[in-house]
Amino acid sequence: MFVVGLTGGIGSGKSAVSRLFEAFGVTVIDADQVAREVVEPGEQALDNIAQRFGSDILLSNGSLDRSALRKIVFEEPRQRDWLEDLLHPLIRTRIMLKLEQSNSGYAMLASPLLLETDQHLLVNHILVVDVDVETQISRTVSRDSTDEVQVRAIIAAQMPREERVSKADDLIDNRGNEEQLKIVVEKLHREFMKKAQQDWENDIG
Ligand SMILES: CC(C)(COP(=O)(O)OP(=O)(O)OC[C@H]1O[C@@H](n2cnc3c(N)ncnc32)[C@H](O)[C@@H]1O)[C@@H](O)C(=O)NCCC(=O)NCCS
Ligand SMILES: Nc1ncnc2c1ncn2[C@@H]1O[C@H](COP(=O)(O)OP(=O)(O)OP(=O)(O)O)[C@@H](O)[C@H]1O
Repeated sequence: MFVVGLTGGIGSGKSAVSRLFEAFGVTVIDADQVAREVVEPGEQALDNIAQRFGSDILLSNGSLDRSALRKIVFEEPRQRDWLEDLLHPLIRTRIMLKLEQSNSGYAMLASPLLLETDQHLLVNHILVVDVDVETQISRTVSRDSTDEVQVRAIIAAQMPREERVSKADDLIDNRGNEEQLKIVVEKLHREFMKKAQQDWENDIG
């Protein structure tokens, strides 16, 4: 299976790009979504989190208070390390299962931490979606209930933009509008279909 890894910093447009690839029938596995699944009520990891941070970290319906945990982990790197040590192996295992089940021409793994973790070892090709930091901040603040200080803390916890861009096999500049994005994605989809086909032909000899 040919797998494209899609990454970019917070608010760069991974979800917007993913939706466009999905519209072409590509199976997209979203690491943020998987990260939510591994802490659903009934999962061992949620109990571990409640033991460490106290039951105040749960909402009245028993689910994780994500904005409370977000505040803690982006203010205290030690707590973020603990959370990542708990969740990243679970996230990786679940991603691998989903990749095995995927049956589109090629699959895509969309992850903010593709290059920061060993998730990049699961992909054949790296696609980076990129905007300047000011655009990351303004788009994230208008999307989420968060403020600039917190978004800057999250950006600081991620790979610097230049380093991420230097690792890209393909780069999407998402400073334009969504119509422009659609045109770029359509072209990339055609290229990825070709690469997946070549990959398959090489495999069968
Ligand atoms: C801290 C949590 C509870 C905040 O949840 P919330 O619903 O507010 O945000 P969400 O999960 O949708 O993430 C939003 C964005 O934050 C950034 N982000 C999330 N976790 C991290 C991290 N560990 N390091 C750097 N950036 C991160 C990413 O850009 C992500 O797209 C959550 O992000 C989490 O559990 N993070 C640890 C797991 C993880 O590393 N997930 C990233 C995918 S592997
Ligand atoms: N080209 C664009 N023009 C205008 N707004 C955009 C564009 N691309 C994305 N957006 C908007 O910017 C915000 C951030 O985009 P998106 O949610 O796709 O980012 P992301 O990389 O998935 O973020 P995160 O890392 O937090 O998951 C969203 O509200 C989205 O609708």
